[in-house]
Amino acid sequence: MRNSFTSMVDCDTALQLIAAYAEGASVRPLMHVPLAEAVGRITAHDVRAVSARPEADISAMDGYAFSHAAMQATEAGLPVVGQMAAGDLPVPLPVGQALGILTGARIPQGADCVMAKERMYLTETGLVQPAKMLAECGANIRRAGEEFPQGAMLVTRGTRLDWRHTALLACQGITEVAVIRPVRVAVVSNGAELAEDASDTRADSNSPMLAALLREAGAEVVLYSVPSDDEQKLSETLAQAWAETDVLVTTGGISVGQTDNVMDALRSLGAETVFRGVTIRPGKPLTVMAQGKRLAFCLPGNPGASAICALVFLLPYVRTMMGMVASTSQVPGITDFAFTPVAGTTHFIPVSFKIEPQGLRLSAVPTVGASDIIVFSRASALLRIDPDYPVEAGQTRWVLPF
Ligand SMILES: Nc1nc2c(c(=O)[nH]1)N[C@H]1C(S)=C(S)[C@@H](COP(=O)(O)OP(=O)(O)OC[C@H]3O[C@@H](n4cnc5c(N)ncnc54)[C@H](O)[C@@H]3O)O[C@H]1N2
Ligand code: MOO
Repeated sequence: MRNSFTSMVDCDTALQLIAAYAEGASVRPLMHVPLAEAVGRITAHDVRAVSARPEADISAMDGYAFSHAAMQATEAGLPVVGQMAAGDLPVPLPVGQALGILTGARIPQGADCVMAKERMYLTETGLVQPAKMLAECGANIRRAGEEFPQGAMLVTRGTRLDWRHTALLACQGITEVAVIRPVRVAVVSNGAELAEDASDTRADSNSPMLAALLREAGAEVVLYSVPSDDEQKLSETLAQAWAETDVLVTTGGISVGQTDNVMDALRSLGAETVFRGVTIRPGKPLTVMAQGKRLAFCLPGNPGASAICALVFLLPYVRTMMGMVASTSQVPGITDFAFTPVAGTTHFIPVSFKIEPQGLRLSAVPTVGASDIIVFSRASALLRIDPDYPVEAGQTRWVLPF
């Protein structure tokens, strides 16, 4: 039979083979982008603090700054001699006096205590005194470097930047960040049913789905479509896609039917088979081919299988290529169902989760199979079930959240 599954690999072998190629391909050039455009990109270097935070001792309250000892020594209170706001240069506090101070303003030399405005009493003659108890010495002062000192590690190399890092880098006055140049991925759909004028035309839902998954992972995506079953047209497009991008992803045309041309088209371009088929369900036809160090991921056409193969095999490869250190992590939950895998097959099933006092409750989401698209919107995560480890109700299992 054409391109039959005579030498399938198991799930872990497939992952290991892909990881070995990813390591070999992971050195990526860097580029500089404005901080505002850096969200979603991966840092090329460690970033350390150029200044401590706070840079100096500052007030945590709107109120009054004074010497604790001087306030303790007087019953009448201390005269208020002015006010400091954030952004003002600090002026030393004259002995025996107090200063109005706003949140974020530097603590003047000579002051070692701040009390909130509403906890102080200002007399008609301009003396300030605690309304009830005097605060402790050092109260309401944020110390220089208490959040982090100069030189502290702020963002490590290989981090995918988000809003948290944006604030951290901006507070250091950083306006430009060195990031890894995104991997360019070609997504190629194929099949005569995708032609608009086909007698039984079908919408291409896999390309936009895969593009969304890849873009979310930080890759740049170029879409190609071969709405035909012509092998020659397919090889021409694949050749062009491979010349223009770093990674090739095809969807459909990788099973054993007469019109499943992807393997032969790639072979005609000199690609060799890394593995042909994986003992997983769904996604059995997943095939990976290589041209030198570069990979082509041939994903099945069934949308559910295509999504699962992308989540499990393609995205980790793309992330490693881009130098991303912490990949998406799995979370534990407690199953409320049983599932017995087919012998020799690793299953991936979409599950929903519900937050309960004892942890996340994992439930199987009914699905009509590998062609199912709606199941992913009803689910929250993917559960891997290996053949020697069936699911029983009440087990703790780790899942990959979407
Ligand atoms: N004799 C066998 N037949 C099949 C086997 C097998 O082992 N032996 N495996 C089945 C499995 S599993 C899958 S999955 C499919 C995968 O086949 P292909 O990757 O060749 O995909 P196609 O045949 O081209 O299409 C299958 C299905 O998916 C739809 N499709 C394709 N491309 C798209 C797209 N871009 N957007 C949305 N939908 C798409 C296509 O219309 C078909 O309905 O093979 C089984 N057969
Ligand atoms: O990839 Mo197929 O899903 O196993 O239908």
